[in-house]
Amino acid sequence: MYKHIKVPSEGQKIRVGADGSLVVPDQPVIPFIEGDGIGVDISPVMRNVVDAAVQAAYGDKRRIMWMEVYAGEKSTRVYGKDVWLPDETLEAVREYVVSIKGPLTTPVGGGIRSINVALRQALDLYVCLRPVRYFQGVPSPLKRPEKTDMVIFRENSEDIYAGIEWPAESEGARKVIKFLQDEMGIRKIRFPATSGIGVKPVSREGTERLVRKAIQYAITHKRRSVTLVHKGNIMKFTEGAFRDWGYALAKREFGATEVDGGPWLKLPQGVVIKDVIADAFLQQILLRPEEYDVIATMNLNGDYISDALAAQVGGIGIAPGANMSDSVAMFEATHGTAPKYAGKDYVNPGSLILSAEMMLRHMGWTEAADLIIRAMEDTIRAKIVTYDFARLMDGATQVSCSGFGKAMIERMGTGGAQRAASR
Ligand SMILES: NC(=O)C1=CN([C@@H]2O[C@H](COP(=O)(O)OP(=O)(O)OC[C@H]3O[C@@H](n4cnc5c(N)ncnc54)[C@H](OP(=O)(O)O)[C@@H]3O)[C@@H](O)[C@H]2O)C=CC1
Ligand SMILES: O=C(O)CCC(=O)C(=O)O
Ligand SMILES: [Mg+2]
Repeated sequence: MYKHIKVPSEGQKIRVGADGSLVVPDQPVIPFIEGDGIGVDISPVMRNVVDAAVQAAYGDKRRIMWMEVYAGEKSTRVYGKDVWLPDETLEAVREYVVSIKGPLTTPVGGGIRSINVALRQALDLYVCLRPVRYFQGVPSPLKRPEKTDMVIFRENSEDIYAGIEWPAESEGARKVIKFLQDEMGIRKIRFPATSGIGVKPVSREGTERLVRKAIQYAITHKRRSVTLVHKGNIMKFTEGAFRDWGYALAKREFGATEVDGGPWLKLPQGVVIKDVIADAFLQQILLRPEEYDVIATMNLNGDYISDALAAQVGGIGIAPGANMSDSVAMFEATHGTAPKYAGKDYVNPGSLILSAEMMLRHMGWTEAADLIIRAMEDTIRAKIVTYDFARLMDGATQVSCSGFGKAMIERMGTGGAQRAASR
């Protein structure tokens, strides 16, 4: 029994079968977190679009039973001050296997640590999967945006996101600096008296499970290459080790062999495993995006790369994602809470809708997922777009956040439109 979560009277849990695959009932209960800031705008639009797509694809045979669970600011209103991530939210997300969330605010400098990161760590959602593709008609700063077609595998459980840090001049920072100087012989901290300290753990296990998923994905989806993106020339034993462990795994577990004496490798299936230093990567994705395909990288690099690549295909208004463990999956947009637009029915709901599209595909509901893609393409092709695209497009019809959702639903056929109208 939950304290504040209301379990729908109808519907069943999605389960993980003995072979690891999902067992999805026709009326699955799916937990959702509304999200802070623009979460209040985009989450209901996403649910409307998903309901319409499911209705249009399967009629009354299938239906998602949405179950609200709480995190972030809304949680403090429901559960009380300082309860940002209730235990029962974690329990429900684990128990119901597949969920979706809006963005959650993290203050800069002081204040609470990221609830987004806390969710990923508590549930060990170690893969942050962010596909980046171009939709015809979306305004982009590139001449050939369709050449950007990448899938980011961002390590989601370690790196500096572990949150091990001490503020400058604190007791903790003083102790760590003293330890480094006295016990480890470190003389290179330029201003020891006023340095904050952060720790960056990167492990072999963490690297291997992430790179393994990226390689498996590349094989299954017949992609051309997996690139390990790192700053291993500078951070030798974290980012450099990530590269070395990644290559070693590809050889040991996937039978990869060296190309022209290495370090690049090739799998028996033809997938090339290569690496690139992060700064060079960031200029090459603009100049020669077609050279990159599946990307495997650490947490911070993956965060930067996600937004940079999203910009190449139209911005973070249209950048979806998923956080995944071997069993649990929680889908979420790449962007944050965009606070200045909160509650204005203004922003692009595309990122969260496309995150839901990934969710439907993950559940095996591919017909509904295909309908969402088609409706998104048709709506953008008709130049019906939110402000972010309208400001860069000639002849666009600018619509609100909910207006964009309605325009998508209208393009799904009568079943979908009826279901959406009845909400
Ligand atoms: N996973 C999560 O929950 C995430 C949470 N955050 C948190 O969100 C908060 C705000 O972060 P901030 O750095 O401002 O980044 P945001 O991603 O929230 O917003 C930055 C800018 O991106 C554009 N943008 C974002 N979402 C949309 C959308 N749906 N449609 C159109 N444009 C969009 C807007 O650009 P413009 O101003 O040009 O219109 C916006 O001002 C922080 O607390 C941060 O920690 C950040 C990222 C992820
Ligand atoms: O947790 C946050 O507030 C930011 C997270 C973020 O930027 C991301 O996951 O891409
Ligand atoms: Mg980010």
